Amino acid sequence: MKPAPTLRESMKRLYPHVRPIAPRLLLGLLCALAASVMALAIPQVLRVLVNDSLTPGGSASGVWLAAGLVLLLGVLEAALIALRRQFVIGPATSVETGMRTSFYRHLQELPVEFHDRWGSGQLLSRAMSDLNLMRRWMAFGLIMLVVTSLTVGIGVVVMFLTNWILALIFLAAAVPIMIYGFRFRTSYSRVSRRSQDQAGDLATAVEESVHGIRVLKAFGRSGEALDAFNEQAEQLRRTEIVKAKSLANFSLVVTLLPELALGASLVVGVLLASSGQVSIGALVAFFATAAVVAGPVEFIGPLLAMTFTAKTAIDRHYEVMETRNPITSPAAPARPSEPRGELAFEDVHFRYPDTQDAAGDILNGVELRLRAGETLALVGVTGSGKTTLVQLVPRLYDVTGGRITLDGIDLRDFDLADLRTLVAVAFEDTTLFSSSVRDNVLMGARTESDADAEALLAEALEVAQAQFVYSLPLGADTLIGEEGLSLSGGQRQRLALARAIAAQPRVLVLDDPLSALDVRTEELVEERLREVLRGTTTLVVAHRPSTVALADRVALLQDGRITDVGTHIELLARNDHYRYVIASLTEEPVDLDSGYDDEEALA
Ligand SMILES: Nc1ncnc2c1ncn2[C@@H]1O[C@H](COP(=O)(O)OP(=O)(O)OP(=O)(O)O)[C@@H](O)[C@H]1O
Repeated sequence: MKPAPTLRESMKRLYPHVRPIAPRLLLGLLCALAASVMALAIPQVLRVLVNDSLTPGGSASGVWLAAGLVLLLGVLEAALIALRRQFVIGPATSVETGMRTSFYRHLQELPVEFHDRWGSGQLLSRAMSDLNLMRRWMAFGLIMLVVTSLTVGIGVVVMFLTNWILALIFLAAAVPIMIYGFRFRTSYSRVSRRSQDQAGDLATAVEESVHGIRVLKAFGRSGEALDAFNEQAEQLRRTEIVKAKSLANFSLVVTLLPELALGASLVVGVLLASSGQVSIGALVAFFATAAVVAGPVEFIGPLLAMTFTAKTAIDRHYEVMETRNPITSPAAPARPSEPRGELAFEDVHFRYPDTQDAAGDILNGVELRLRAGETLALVGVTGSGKTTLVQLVPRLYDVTGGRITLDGIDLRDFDLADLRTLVAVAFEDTTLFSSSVRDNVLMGARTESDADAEALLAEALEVAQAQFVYSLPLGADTLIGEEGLSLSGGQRQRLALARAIAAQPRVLVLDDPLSALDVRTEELVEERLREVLRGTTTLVVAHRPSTVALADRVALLQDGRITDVGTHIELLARNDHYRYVIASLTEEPVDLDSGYDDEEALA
């Protein structure tokens, strides 16, 4: 495993984002520094006031002057603090937005295999709360850490100039604080990472239960889901307490030690003043400066905590951003002038990254050729790898051996965007986006004018037998998806099918897109599909004999290979396994793990 980056390494990653706003951050820093100087100047005014005006015979006008000066310095300090906010808040928010957008873009680019591995809540918390933490640190934590350190530094120098003995006593407190600070850094960073990871897992749990709310309710498992959630929430609470205790202990040390040192300096200071080694004015200035310095010193604990939390947030952000996408376009992509749609699988091997070695390849030497314009049904028992095979065509995953070609060109030699224009997919598990029916259906369509788009929409809806759209409250403008109107499974499937048709691809991949339709509707869809699919190469995963009927030929997937290809009638006549699969399709789906005991009986 890669060692965790150091604080410097983590912060350096922000540089490209911070560079454009660096001038404004610098101005913000200067304002904050000037505000601190104002605060530190007030004790010096007090020194002059005590030494010159508050002594017997001192001038009264000096008191007024000093009071005016203190007021002016106070007003200036407040104005500079407001100015600092003005300078940094806007740019820091832009950095946050920019980083969030690139994060989203990167998520879109990352392969399906990445999304298989990562919980959605983890990605959500990285996109939202981690970047929020980072922005707050940049706009406030970073600047205040620099200002606080400088204020303490300048304050200590002023204290040394005022009286070095008293300053030395005060400074003695810094040694244990620094030692404790190192321990705090390690322990706080660790617990902060744990807390942010656990918050991500908790978000995944919320997301999962919201998505699965129907199943949870139907099976009466809401109580169990709540218990599991409670357990995770409790873990996070415990981590947060450890985090808060760690910060509280550090803050105690940082607050208490300077106070103790100040007490000791007070005793020594009074002794020095009584022996005339230090003036009363200098003593007052020393303690007023110490009071100004003590504030930032106490503030260092929360600021360091904020810095370590921001570091964790940045690390978590870059863990995703630095994940490379192996499925990319080549430098010089191939562009067939007139794509015909001839699809060929040549000795295709595939295994998922988490497939056990002992399990062997899921696809183990697939050989299959689809002629241009042909419709081929893929049939096999449950778990035989049909979905896996069709997902290779739009390169949702890449083959691990062999190759797939379109018109003789390896899919990996196409520009990805071009390939995904040539290939359209409709899955059984349909996803609709929070948008209008029109936007959902025309997602992959390329039309010149609004009239073309309308005509295409009407045709796609008609072929997919999705005329129900016209009776929705706003017709094709009705908002659907998560934030819109809920549709039935069959309605969703018909829209997904219409979406694939409207894309007018050369190769259409249908992963059992008709499973939720009633037999009559399926017949109608098939009839129309047969007409519009003429000329489109179609690979359709069939779970029902009626879907098989749509195809010119059928391919049988068995043990990771295509073991037979022919028409439905031919395969029925000559292939035992095909008869077994077709028989099982008519009945309940057969699980691969259930074995083939019934196969002989059917043969
Ligand atoms: N994302 C994944 N990661 C790891 N293994 C997977 C993944 N998706 C599927 N598998 C495994 O790959 C094998 C083939 O699955 P696939 O979904 O391709 O089968 P199928 O023939 O389409 O099944 P069904 O008819 O039930 O839809 C199964 O053993 C499954 O457990």
